[in-house]
Parts: sequence; C-alpha cells; structure tokens
Amino acid sequence: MPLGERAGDKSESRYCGVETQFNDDMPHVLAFNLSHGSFDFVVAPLMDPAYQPSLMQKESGVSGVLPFAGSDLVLSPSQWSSHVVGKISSWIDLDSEDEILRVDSEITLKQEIAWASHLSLQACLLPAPKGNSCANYARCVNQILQGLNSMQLWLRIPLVKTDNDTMDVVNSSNLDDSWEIWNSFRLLCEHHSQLSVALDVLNSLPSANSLGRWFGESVRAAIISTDCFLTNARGYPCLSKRHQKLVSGFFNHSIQIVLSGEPVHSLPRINSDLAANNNDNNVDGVQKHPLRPYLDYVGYLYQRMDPLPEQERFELGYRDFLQSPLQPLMDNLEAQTYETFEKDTMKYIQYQRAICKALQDRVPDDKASSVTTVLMVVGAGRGPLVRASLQAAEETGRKLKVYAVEKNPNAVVTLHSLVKLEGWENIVSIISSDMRYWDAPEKADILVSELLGSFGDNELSPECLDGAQRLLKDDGISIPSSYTSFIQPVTASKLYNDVKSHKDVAHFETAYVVKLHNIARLAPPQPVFTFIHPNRSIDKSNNRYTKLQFGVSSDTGSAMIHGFAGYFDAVLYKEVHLGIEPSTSTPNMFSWFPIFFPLRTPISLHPGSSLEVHFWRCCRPSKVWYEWTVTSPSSSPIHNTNGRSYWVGL
Ligand SMILES: C[S@@+](CC[C@H](N)C(=O)[O-])C[C@H]1O[C@@H](n2cnc3c(N)ncnc32)[C@H](O)[C@@H]1O
Repeated sequence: MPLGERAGDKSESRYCGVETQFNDDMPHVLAFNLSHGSFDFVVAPLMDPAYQPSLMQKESGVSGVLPFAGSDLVLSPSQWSSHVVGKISSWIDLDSEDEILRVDSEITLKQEIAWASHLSLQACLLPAPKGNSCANYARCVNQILQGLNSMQLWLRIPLVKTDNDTMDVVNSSNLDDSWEIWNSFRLLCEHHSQLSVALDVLNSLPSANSLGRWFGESVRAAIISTDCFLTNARGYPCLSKRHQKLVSGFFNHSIQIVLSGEPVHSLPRINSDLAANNNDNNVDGVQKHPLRPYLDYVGYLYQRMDPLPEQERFELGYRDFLQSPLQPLMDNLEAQTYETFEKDTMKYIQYQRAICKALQDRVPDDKASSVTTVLMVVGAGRGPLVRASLQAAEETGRKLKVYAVEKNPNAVVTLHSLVKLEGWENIVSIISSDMRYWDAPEKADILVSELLGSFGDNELSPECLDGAQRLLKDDGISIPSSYTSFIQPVTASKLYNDVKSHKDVAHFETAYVVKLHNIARLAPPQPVFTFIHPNRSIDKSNNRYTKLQFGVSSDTGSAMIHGFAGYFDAVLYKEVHLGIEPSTSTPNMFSWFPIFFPLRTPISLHPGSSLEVHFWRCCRPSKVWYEWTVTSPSSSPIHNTNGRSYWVGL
C-alpha cells in the first residue's frame, strides 16, 4: 500500500520495501510483508545463503538443482515483477584473495542474476563491495550488464564518509568515503544506465554537502536500518532531524525507502484506543508485522510533506528531460510557444515595473500630460509587452506612443487583431520587420525587448539589440539594460547517460534546455558573460572569453562533474531585475528552465583541488556558438570547435 497520497506525486518513492531473510516459502514472504505488513515490495534473497557452488559439488559429486526460493510458479509473473527485488547473496566476494571464494562468488552472482532475469524482476540488489578494490566484481557485473534485459542492478553502498578533520591519516583509504567506491565501480562499468545505487543509511550521517552529491547520482533505493531510529517520548520510533531531511530528499528524488533489520523498539502497552491500535502486535489473531511502527513513521514523513505546487506538478514531465533551445531569430515561434510565454504573469509584472520607473525618470510629473514618450517593443511577439507598456503608462499617468516591431509574420497577424480588439489603433503602430533592418520614422525614448534565452545571450539578444540600437535616442533607455550568464558545475548522471545514449560527439557538444532535478550542484554559480544595452563602447564585438575557477567545499569529498548548469540574470531597469540564477531567481516565473552544457568525459574532482573552466562565445556573420573546456584538474577536449555541433543562426 503506498505511503500516502501527495497531490501530483506519482513517483516511485510512494512505495516502501522491506529487506527480508531467506525463506523458500515466497508466497508466505509476500503475504506476511505485503498483506499484513502493508509494505509494497520485498527485497528478498533468491538463493539459500548456505549454498556455495564448490561445496555443493563436493557434497553431491554432480551439480544438483540450485536451491532457489521456490520455483517461478509459486508467484504470478506480476507478483514477481512488481513485488520482489532479488537480493543477491551477501557472502559473495569477487575480489577476495581466496580463489575458491572468488570463483564461487562469480558463479553464484551469475546464477542468481540469470534466475532473476528469468523471473522478470525489476531489480536486483547487489551486495556492497567488500573492500577498496572492486575491479573483478565490476568486471563481472559489467559482463552481466551487456546482456541484461531491462532489469536494474542496485549496488548496495553504505552511506559513509569520514570527516577530513577526524580522518586517521594512516588509514586515509577510499573506505573513508563510500562515494569513491561507487565512483570507481561505475567508471569501470562505463556509467551503464542499468547500474544504480541502493544507499545503506546508517545511524550517523556524513556532512550535508557530501550527502548532496548523491542527488546527482542514479540512486534508486535507500535502505534504512532500524538502528537509525531514535525513540520519541511515547516510545515510538522516529528519526533525527537530519535523517528526516534526508528522507524528504529521497522522496523528492523518486528514491524508494527500504526498511531493514530487527525491531529495536519494544513498544509500550497503553490503554488508549490509539495506542491499542498502534501497539497490538496481534490483530484479529494475525501476527502484526514487527516493522510496522517503522513503516508507519516513514508514511507519516511522506504524508506531512507539502503538496507539490501546481506549476511543479505541471512541470513534472520536464524534469531532467533534455530539450533543444529555441532559435527565435532563425525560426518562427509557434502559437503554442507564445501561449506558454504569455501565461508567465510574473515576467510581465517585472517588465511593467521596469517600464513604470523608466517612464517616471524620463518624464517628470509636471510634464506628464504634455510629453509623449516614444516606446518601441522590438520582438513584440503576440503583444504582451505592448500591453505591459500601456498599463505602465496608465499606472504612471504618462502619455505613450508605441511601435510594435516583430519579424514573425504569423505573430503579426495576432498583433493586428489584438490592437483592433483593444482599440489601441491610435497609440500602437505595428511594424512587420526584423528590428535590425527597419527604418524608423523617429527615434525611441525607450526600447523594450525580451529576446533572452536560458543563458541570457544564447538567443542572440546582443546581436538583435545592437542592430536596433540606432532606433534609440542618444539618451534613450533599453529595457533590459544588461544581462549576465552564469554557470556552475554539476553531477548529473542521468543527463550524462541521456546524452551518451545518442552515441556521437555532436550531442556532447550541444547545450540543452532542461528542468534540472536529479542533479548535485557542486559549487555556487559564477558569472560568465555580460552584455550591456545600449552598447556605447568602442569595442562592439560580442565575442567573449571567460576563465573560471570553482572550488568545491572541502567537506563534500570527491565529486563527479558531468557538465555545467547555466542560468541568466537580467537587469531590466535600475533595481528591477528578472532571472533564473538560483540565488536571485525571480519567484513564480516559469518561462525559462536552466541550460545544460555537457562534458564528453566526466571529470572527477578530489577534495581540495579546484576546477578550471573556459567558456567562449564566438560570432561569425551567419552564426554564434559557444565552445567550452576544462583544464584542471585534468584537461577535456575543447567542445564544439567552430560551432561544428551546436550554433545559433543569425
Ligand atoms: C522570446 S519571444 C518574446 C515575445 C514577446 N515579447 C513575449 O514576451 O511574449 C521573442 C520575439 O522576438 C521576435 N524576434 C526575434 N528576433 C527578432 C528580430 N531580429 N526582429 C524582430 N523580431 C524578432 C521573435 O519572433 C519572437 O516573437
């Protein structure tokens, strides 16, 4: 039974599992844990743990029937696939010095996975690597992955990281940070998309920064041992504040909780009805599940989460979904795209605020009724900025004359009908033209535009506005007056795998618009390129080059960088800004998702080392493109040389 109903949440994290002991009566295992226990699935051993291939041969002389938990017929196919995760024998040690154990381990692993595939299980839990070295284990798993059906392999990894300060220098091995083991294992398996992590949550947790790394990794399950639970005033299990926060993070990232271990709380018997309901281990003659109080607590944590806001619900399907950025200059946008823009009230509120301030600065109160301000909306689309401008004029009592310039002939049709419908014919002139080539009958006091992409300049606002600048009076105002792009390094294993699935270099040299969710932000964003309008400087070039150094906080531990998340912030006018850079982002504005610049080869960053990144903006008469690279701690190739894979057409 799901943990609860959370409006809009249909993610896997509603389902909670339980780790069980070997029992060859699988129908009983399911009945006890699902029907009586209310768990949704079991993580159950498939093979008798007493089995070891070499021992079996010694005992029987010939290889007999493998001691699996029942036959495939004891459960229906849908029970196997929906309610059972196969737990691979935990004794296996594929990197043991003991050759017999090593070989036995490999045989057993392959036998169990073959059986799990036969049963069409959705996932198998692989035991944690036993030591620092996992090469042979990874080799064997990698072999299996090459021929696997759609089953996922969850590698069990204890959530351990020793603090640098308390680290024993003599023992400063990989084991201090279990992320290193995962990293090594997945690199050996080349980031295979069916290999993911099941985190073993222990009673002490590493630093928040180091935990954050896991949200960029492919974590499918979090196994919480009963040892992690504290006891509340009424004697019931509960979790520390930090554990609660972590569990909420798991819920938000579609990570399923699995409860594990023996009950460690002996619950008090109290007379109240509530207590009686909660405590009676024997309800209607049926033994109540010993982990039920723990499950109830996890359910409580799930149910008390805030419902997803409506916009988040709407955007669920876009999470971590790579999209090509728009090319509004080269292509003509479609009606549906304009429709989406126009719903973003917050964007137009900010523009209206900026226009109000500009109008007031331009025309003092005592001249409000005598002076007419000439305002041009360049790239007017279907007219929302024209409306915002007229509303600003009304709000400030200023007189306005508007030119709405738009190069998309389809949007111009809508503009004409809007102007007629609203009765704006005497105030608004519609110009069907590219702003760069229009010969205006007069110059503007204020030039309003919204030509911004997720990375600010990536939809060629600089080139368009440079072309339109001659329309502006020498002392005229441009709204926006400037915009800046930002990047930050991220772990984003899902995005990396999605790009990799195209099996070519071009997709690794392309920037994507994406609602980032399953990522770890490893350092604060830093500014990349800034453009100022009107551009009165002598150097009119829009080529740019920036070198940035990112330091990752020392308590994060090592981390993997799959690419860069990109954002923008625009100053519309004076203190009125608009943007998506996380620390200053405009609330409730949804027109822009971040941009993602991938790396062809992910870069491992060790604690204390810094990341050196270079970004270029390159311009030719027909196109603009970015090139990017990393030069420290190791060098990556320069991405997108000459804009060979990704460019924006002028
Ligand atoms: C991002 S849309 C914004 C539209 C509208 N201002 C809004 O807020 O909904 C940019 C608009 O600018 C137009 N545009 C882009 N470059 C242009 C150019 N050089 N001249 C005229 N219009 C242009 C596009 O066709 C598109 O309608």
